[in-house]
Amino acid sequence: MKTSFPKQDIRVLLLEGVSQTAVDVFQRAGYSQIEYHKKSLPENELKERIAEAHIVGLRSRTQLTADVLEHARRLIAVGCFCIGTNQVDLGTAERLGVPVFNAPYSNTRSVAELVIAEAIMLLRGIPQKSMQCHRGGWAKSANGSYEARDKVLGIIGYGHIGTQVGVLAESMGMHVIFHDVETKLSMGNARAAASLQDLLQRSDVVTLHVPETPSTKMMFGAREIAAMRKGAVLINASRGSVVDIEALAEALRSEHLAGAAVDVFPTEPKSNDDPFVSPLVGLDNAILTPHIGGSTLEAQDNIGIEVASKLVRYSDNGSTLSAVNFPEVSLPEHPKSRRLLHIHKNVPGVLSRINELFSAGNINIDAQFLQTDAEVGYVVIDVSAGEDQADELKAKLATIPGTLRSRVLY
Ligand SMILES: NC(=O)c1ccc[n+]([C@@H]2O[C@H](COP(=O)([O-])OP(=O)(O)OC[C@H]3O[C@@H](n4cnc5c(N)ncnc54)[C@H](O)[C@@H]3O)[C@@H](O)[C@H]2O)c1
Ligand SMILES: O=C(O)CC[C@@H](O)C(=O)O
Repeated sequence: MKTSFPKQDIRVLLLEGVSQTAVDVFQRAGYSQIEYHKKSLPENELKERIAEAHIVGLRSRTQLTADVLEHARRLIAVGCFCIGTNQVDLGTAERLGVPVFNAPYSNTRSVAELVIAEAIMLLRGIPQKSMQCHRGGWAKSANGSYEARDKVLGIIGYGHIGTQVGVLAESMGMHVIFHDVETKLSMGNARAAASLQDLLQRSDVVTLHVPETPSTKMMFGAREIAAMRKGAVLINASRGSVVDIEALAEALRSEHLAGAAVDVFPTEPKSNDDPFVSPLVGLDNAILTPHIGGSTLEAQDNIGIEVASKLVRYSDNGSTLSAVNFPEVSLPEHPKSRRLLHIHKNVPGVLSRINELFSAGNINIDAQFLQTDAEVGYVVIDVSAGEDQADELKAKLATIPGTLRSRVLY
């Protein structure tokens, strides 16, 4: 069958060692051109490889900037095999007609479990005690060691991860308070704090679970750290840009904070072969982990299946359900029709031009699906047409002013 992109020609570029389960999903769906890289690529190589790719899969290291996306002339979709999508210029991707998908839930439990473990470790002063043992010391003492029971946990960002942390913490007898910019339903006995300041003043453990956005960049600086109780501990497994790392280092050195656990950093090594540099290195009261909050085999395998399935569904069927930057449509299969896709700038008159084109050609529309957002309109048209006719229609659709992409799906 004549389609814009026959499956055997669709090139899938998978970066950063995404789980083998993703490769399996593509292969089972009939995609054979899969280029797999265990690491992220240097920018020049990325631009070269992305120029050939129709589908790209990445994790948090690969930066899909506007400049990189300009090189991606064949790109039809991007998959972030993680929760965060801040590494992709989502606006540019949308304006190029490229939907971006992620896995909003699959690693949330893994992060929550790590945070709970770290809260206990920090409350007991284990990082310092462990370091002393490594150096041949023996600090057998209860000083500075506390149970988690009856302590206050303050959660900043009460979303998928924050709520799970709260539920697990309550099962250990902690009192949970949270701060969010949205009104949130409390889980269990958790209560919204009156303000961020209120949360900071009341919490023994503060944990950050906000996304990277303009409003969260450096939201946790010297002022917020100073507002925390003396001897409290801080956990950041959200994004490195959220915390002023120099201010945190200072608070750990002065012991205003008893400890911190940090999984994400303002600058992270591009690969496991690159050195890790941070003002927190060498501080005994800091647990430092290499951005592995969501890195469990269970989470990565589930993410591989979830994101690859969304990419296959878009590529095979046109559905954009749960895309993070694109009008969402969930489409039924109409195997007896030809399916055409049209992605356009959301300006007046495009839909009527599309419909004129079909009525002028006396083509019966079996079904039509339209969704728009401020930037882009996405129309899916199922028609009773022959192969060549569909091809012709696609060419005509491409000439409508404002068109970003047009495609015969099947
Ligand atoms: N360390 C890791 O490996 C790892 C793994 C998964 C996710 N993450 C990070 O964790 C973040 C949170 O994940 P999630 O699944 O809970 O996301 P989510 O979208 O479900 O929750 C985020 C919450 O933060 C709130 N928020 C946004 N801006 C805020 C602000 N300025 N102040 C207070 N609250 C604010 C939102 O309203 C939302 O409730 C992700 O965006 C990602 O960056 C890290
Ligand atoms: O796997 C990664 O690289 C990122 C993990 C995490 O930060 C996420 O956003 O899901």
